[in-house]
Amino acid sequence: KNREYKWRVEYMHWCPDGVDGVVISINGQFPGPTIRAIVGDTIFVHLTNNLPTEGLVIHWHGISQIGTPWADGAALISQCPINPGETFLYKFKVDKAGTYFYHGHYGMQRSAGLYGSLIVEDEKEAFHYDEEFNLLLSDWWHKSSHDQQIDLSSKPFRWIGEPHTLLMNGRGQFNCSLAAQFSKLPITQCKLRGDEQYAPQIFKVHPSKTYRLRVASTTALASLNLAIEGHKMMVVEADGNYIQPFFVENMDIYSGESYSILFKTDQDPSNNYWISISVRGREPKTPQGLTILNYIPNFASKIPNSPPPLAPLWNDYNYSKAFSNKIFGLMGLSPKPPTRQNRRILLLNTQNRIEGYIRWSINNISLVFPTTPYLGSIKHGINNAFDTKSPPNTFSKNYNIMKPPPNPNSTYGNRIYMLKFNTTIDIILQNANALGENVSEIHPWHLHGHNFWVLGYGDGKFDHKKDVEKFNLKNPPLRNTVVIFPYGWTAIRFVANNPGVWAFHCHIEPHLHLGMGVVFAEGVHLVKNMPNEALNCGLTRKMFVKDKH
Ligand SMILES: O=C1O[C@H]([C@@H](O)CO)C(O)=C1O
Repeated sequence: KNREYKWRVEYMHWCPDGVDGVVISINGQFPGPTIRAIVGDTIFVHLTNNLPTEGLVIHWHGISQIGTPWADGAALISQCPINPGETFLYKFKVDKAGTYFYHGHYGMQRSAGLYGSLIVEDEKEAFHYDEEFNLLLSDWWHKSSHDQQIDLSSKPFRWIGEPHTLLMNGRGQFNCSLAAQFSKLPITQCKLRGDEQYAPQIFKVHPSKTYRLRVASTTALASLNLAIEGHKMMVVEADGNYIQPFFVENMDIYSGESYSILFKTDQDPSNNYWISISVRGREPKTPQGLTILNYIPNFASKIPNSPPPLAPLWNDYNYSKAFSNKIFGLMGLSPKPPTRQNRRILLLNTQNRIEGYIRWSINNISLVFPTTPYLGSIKHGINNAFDTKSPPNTFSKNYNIMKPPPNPNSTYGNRIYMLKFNTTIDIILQNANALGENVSEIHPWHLHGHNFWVLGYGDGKFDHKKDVEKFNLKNPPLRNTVVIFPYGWTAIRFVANNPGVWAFHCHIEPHLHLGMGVVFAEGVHLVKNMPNEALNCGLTRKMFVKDKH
């Protein structure tokens, strides 16, 4: 079935957390409209850019874009930014059921609120539930994304700091708390009618039923822990892939990830319960995000009897690792990885300075985008659009990941990894110490155009012998986003079988902005019928203009 949408994107006054602000809206909505489709459908989004002075793209996070790499919506990788006043058609197939989302992928437009949910239903779901809810998580600052962007690119560097508010489906509370009565802090109890833009979305449930909660995180920065007070969660889906179901009291979710969980409304039905999100991996200077699981027929305004769930300690990384290590592919439903790789690429993640500017680098290169999108320039054989030298396949064996970079300077670069079509690629993401002593952060890495198998995680420096032997080739989960823990490594495997050019990057938006990503190209000669509208900038634009005469 074809599903057709006309979207108008513009800035709009909005009040996501009780403080007046400005968001990027779609058709007057924040977050943008939810797309619901059935597996196999084709989506048509006619996207009109009504931002007065900026380009625009939208990335369909988790959709493989097989045969439509120009619709991936990664600015200057897969397409030219859509100019103000212009309309671009995103046409793509949703070929795998799952919980997805979409978001801006140019500058810091995701931080500005350009996002929404994309849900692909299966003809017949593999698990049973009575009803479902959707929960899109994000974080919010009282500083415009433009100011944030300038801060990051300034000397001296100005870091955004922790979010003011965590949002659930675009709603949070900054000046008041739903749980003030349980708080030691001097914060007032929210007095809400329910129709405020920042009033929480209440999740209404019937007792003794099974619910599916679809949850995705499009935070710009925050790693989160989600809990439903008193209710065990069974995790069944990760990034649109079946996983071996497992039970948890609460779960971590990093930017770029999505999950489905099943829970039973098996608690005392005369009470309501908290649904909470809390910051992990960074000092939690942001209050918990809260909403209410409302057992019908209780009033939605009935505050739960107990304080909101206590989050695990923000820096208890073993807790987070234990959660990640519980995720396995579902035997029979989740495909298995090829047993051998053809190429292994090691990517060292460091924070560096370039001419005094703070940047993130991968194997000592800090990514900057060319003015002509890679997809168009490679497809059309334009050889001066970017630096065609291969980026490094690895980093120095002697590199001490436990110390700040000995040579803190790196360079800007726009080189990309050319992958031989249909080969199996292993990537080892190696985390390291940042510029400050004893600082190493969590980074969720997201791959466009593919799912990958997560073969393993480890602490310290990756060991080519010992660690490879421990790879899980039996039932690794398929995903499109995976985290690296402080001072640790993560190994993934994917098959380079999707003709196109694909970003692989830290999903923390300021980190991508500061260069924390790489780009892969594979089988570009096989790309057919690329629309000219995707290439109407840089050197490809000149080419089309010349062709016309
Ligand atoms: O990229 C980052 O910069 C700051 C800090 O490292 C420098 O101020 C921070 O916490 C990041 O994640």
